[in-house]
Amino acid sequence: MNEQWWLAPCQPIDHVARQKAEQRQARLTKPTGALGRLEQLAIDLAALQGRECPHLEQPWIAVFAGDHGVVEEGVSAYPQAVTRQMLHNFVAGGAAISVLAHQLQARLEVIDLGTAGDGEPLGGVHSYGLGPGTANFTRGPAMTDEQCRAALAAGRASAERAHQARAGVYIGGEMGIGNTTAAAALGCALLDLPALALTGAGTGLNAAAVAHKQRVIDSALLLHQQVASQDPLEALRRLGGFEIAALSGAFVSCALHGLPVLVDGFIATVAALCAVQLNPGVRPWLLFGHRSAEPGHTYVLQALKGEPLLDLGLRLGEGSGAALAVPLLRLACSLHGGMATFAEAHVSDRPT
Ligand SMILES: Cc1cc2ncn([C@H]3O[C@H](COP(=O)(O)O)[C@@H](O)[C@H]3O)c2cc1C
Ligand SMILES: O=C(O)c1cccnc1
Repeated sequence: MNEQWWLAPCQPIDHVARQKAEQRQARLTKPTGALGRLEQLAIDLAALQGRECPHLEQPWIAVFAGDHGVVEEGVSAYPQAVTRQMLHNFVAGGAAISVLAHQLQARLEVIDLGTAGDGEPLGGVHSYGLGPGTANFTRGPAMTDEQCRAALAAGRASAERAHQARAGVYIGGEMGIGNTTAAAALGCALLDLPALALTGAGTGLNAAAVAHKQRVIDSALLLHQQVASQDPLEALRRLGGFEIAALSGAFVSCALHGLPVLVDGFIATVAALCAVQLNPGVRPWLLFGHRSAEPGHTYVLQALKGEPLLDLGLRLGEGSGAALAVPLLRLACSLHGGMATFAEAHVSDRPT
């Protein structure tokens, strides 16, 4: 396998399909532009799927889990054991993303990159065993080079499974207590911002705890930023997490295979930013499901020029905000493909 597979050229967008979809939108029985952003959404999907009338039959949802050494600094409201406990919950059907996947009739796969716990394999979970979690990045790099590459490759393998199953869209979710800290640190390194910009309450820290989290992130940036700001891969290795690296790998791989991605919240969007910095050809393949309540999400979306579809005050992760946007995407496709044109319905168009 190519040493730096993430640098390969991404699939081009189908401009002919885009043009046909634009022309079709202009002929549908409604005032021009009256369906607002749903019109552009259908056109964008047409260009990504390479057909005038796109459709979204099979969403693929992958939830990547990993633990974080930085939790020993006291940066999350919940204990680390929750990461592994939630793996059971994902498989048993009790997690938010499990319910949403069931309702959407989407395939849900659960991937444990490396979590703290007794190490017993969990039924129904792909396990990579990269370690009990990343190292505490306030003291050194979060990952070794091997761990970072293995996590990227695990994401690539997931995207390839989705592509082979002919998924219409890929959603990458994450689970990892402490990962809003890792995502904030990585996002700051990638965007050259201070911790203040991207630090939030995560699972529900109070104001004093958020201030402490910000200091922890600033100290990590002081240690790593000089090296990390030169190179997105090195930033990911030093400040990211197993599940964040897997998401970045999955997003690059989706773009290499021409599979549209519906990006979730703060953590997934930082992984998407890293994927775009690794390979700018990834950007056209990204759609953004929602704006998270985590305040840093807005900065990262702005950096990617991403316009989220929903803004519901969600702060969960797991891919939940992206999954919630799937019905909207499906309805945009139904309107685009199912509405009559002015000629078909014998309705008078606006005089030119
Ligand atoms: C029960 C539970 C389920 C979750 N599902 C997603 N997260 C979310 O919260 C975590 C990040 O927040 P922080 O950085 O503050 O730890 C991640 O696991 C994320 O996926 C959860 C968190 C909890 C507690
Ligand atoms: O937006 C997210 O992805 C998020 C926010 C808070 C906690 N977990 C995830």
